[in-house]
Amino acid sequence: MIACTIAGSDSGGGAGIQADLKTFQELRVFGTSVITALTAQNTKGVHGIYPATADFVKDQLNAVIDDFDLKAVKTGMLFNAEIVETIVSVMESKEIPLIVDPVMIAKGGASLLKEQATIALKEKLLPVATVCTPNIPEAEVLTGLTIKTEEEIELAGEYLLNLGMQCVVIKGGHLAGKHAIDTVFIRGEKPFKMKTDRLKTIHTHGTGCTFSAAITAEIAKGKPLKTAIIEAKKFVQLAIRYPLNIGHGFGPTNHFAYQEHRGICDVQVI
Ligand SMILES: Nc1ncnc2c1ncn2[C@@H]1O[C@H](COP(=O)(O)OP(=O)(O)OP(=O)(O)O)[C@@H](O)[C@H]1O
Ligand SMILES: Cc1ncc(CO)c(N)n1
Repeated sequence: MIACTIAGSDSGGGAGIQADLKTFQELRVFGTSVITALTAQNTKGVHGIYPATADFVKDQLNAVIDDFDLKAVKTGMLFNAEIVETIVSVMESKEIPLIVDPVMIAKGGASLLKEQATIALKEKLLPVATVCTPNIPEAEVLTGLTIKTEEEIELAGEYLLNLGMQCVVIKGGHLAGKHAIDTVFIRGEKPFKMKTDRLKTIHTHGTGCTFSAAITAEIAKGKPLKTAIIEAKKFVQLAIRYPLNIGHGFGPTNHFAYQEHRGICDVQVI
């Protein structure tokens, strides 16, 4: 099975292209990549960004699509509106499932998506997406809503589904509480929640990339949406639960954990 990630490079290896390819590999999917930007980054922050031209993003994507039978494609850091529009122009005519992680701001606060690009992402990319995985601040930007309560999560989910996607996963990592709860909206189905313990850790660099890459890998393997999302939640939960304790800041998650600790992760589906 072959998947592709369209994202930024994280020199620190915990997020972006690197997190995506490691996740694909651990889930036994062959990973290809389209790099939108190079970041000089480590666990302490983003120290520089060097974007690719939109034309070169297109060259990479066409090179991959022309040669491989891609079963799923994901996007992460897209940086500017030209890159977003280029991806739309290639992907809109393809029947390949597209998972959009609407990456906007790195955990340290650096902007990974320009303001104009946010508009392009919402108005052009999301309508051709299959799945979108916003965290709470991203869902707030995309919907214009303030999201604090269950009802507001429901409203945000419905709003985003109405943009044309098949599925929206609103991640609860940024909320308070004893549990980390993600809410999943699949078109035509009753929404459900995935609940795990909220783990006390600073090693959460790249959690969102890892989660969306795991969804992409499971979809590439042909799993139905709901099964793919639940398995991906197990993958990211184990990756957070067994940190590598490397770097001097917010460390990466552990992509080896899923294979090493298989089967011992409880994700409550409610
Ligand atoms: N402390 C935690 N304990 C357990 N699960 C967590 C924790 N933090 C995040 N998660 C889970 O990790 C996944 C990614 O969520 P999160 O909200 O951290 O994404 P994100 O903010 O987009 O990440 P990124 O910083 O990579 O962009 C979700 O399934 C979320 O519930
Ligand atoms: C390249 C890149 N993509 C995504 C994120 C968000 O975690 C990051 N920090 N860096």
